[in-house]
Amino acid sequence: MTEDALKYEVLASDGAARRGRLHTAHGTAETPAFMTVGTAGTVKGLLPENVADTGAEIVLGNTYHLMLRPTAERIAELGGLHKFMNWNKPILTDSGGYQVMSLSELRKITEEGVAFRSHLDGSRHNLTPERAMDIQCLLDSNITMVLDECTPYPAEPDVAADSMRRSMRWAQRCKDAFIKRPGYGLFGIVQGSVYPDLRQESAEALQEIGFDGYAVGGLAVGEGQEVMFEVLDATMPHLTRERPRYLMGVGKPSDIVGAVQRGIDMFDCVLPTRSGRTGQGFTRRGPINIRNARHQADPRPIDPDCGCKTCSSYSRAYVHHLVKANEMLGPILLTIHNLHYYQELMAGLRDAIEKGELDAFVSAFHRQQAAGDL
Ligand SMILES: Nc1ccc2nc(N)nc(O)c2c1
Ligand SMILES: [Zn+2]
Repeated sequence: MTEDALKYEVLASDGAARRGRLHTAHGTAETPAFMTVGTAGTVKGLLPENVADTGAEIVLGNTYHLMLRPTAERIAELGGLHKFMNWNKPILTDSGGYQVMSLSELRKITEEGVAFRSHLDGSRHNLTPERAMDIQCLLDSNITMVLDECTPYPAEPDVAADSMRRSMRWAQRCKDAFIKRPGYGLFGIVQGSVYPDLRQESAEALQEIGFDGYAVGGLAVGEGQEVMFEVLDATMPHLTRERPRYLMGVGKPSDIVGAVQRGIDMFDCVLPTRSGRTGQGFTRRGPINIRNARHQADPRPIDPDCGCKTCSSYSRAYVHHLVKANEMLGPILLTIHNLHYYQELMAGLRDAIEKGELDAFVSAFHRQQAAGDL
């Protein structure tokens, strides 16, 4: 048995949910894990030590953004993305397919790959499966994602089938081009829109090729939580339990809880960081908008049950003041809190699975969220 390029072990399970550990060349990551989004080589507004302080272990970077600026070659010359951004724990990079379709102009998808113009300066670029592997290797990413097309939603079955089958051909080309190294892995991405037969076909095709992990793509594209869970219910039975499963772009806290119950091990989402910049704070009793006047004289922390730096030293009134005054520190304090909240949620889920008490944890989670802010 060849040594796993990326060792993953299941330490406990509770129903379909798993508590595991991922071993990479830059250290381990406990799962279920929430990966903090650091798209352009930074978790916006935070120093790496602040990010690590929240409990984060894996940071996510992005091929699309980094290939355009400062370029993968420049980052490689400077020692790779870990050194460049001073993050010495695991890094996962998305392959750019999703971002090209949502950010670039004049993009054209062919069998070869995606031709597009940069949203920064209009320069022309070609992203092929081979180039996507090359870029992520230059970045020295621990977990590389295949180049795929995130099928637009909604899509007719024949359109979804054509899109998925091209992504499966690209996945094979990625596997052929990927340079295997111990502690580094390549994940396939399941597509197939909302059609169970296409999701099964995609999951089976990827496992035929063989990957170190399997992502579920093509979701968190506006389909809503109910449809997302239906698609997961149709997809998860076809993914081997031996390897980690990663639900891309998800999600709000209740999305994550429901997906963990269905066997997802890894998540990433801009929600805690992006909403931190727009004044939204996540709490055990549901989200609050700190800009709301009701917080202006409130001496309590964002979440009285939270132990983060923000909640242990600053009041809602202070964060309200900073955000209303457009002070830099406002979004920084909220981002620290939100990421801490997400990591606490993941730690609670891991602990509950270990104890075989996931159902009780989930009921308490929903009860508290429904209680609403004090
Ligand atoms: N919702 C998302 C987010 C990121 C994605 N990245 C890739 N490569 N593919 C998808 O389908 C995604 C979906
Ligand atoms: Zn807090």
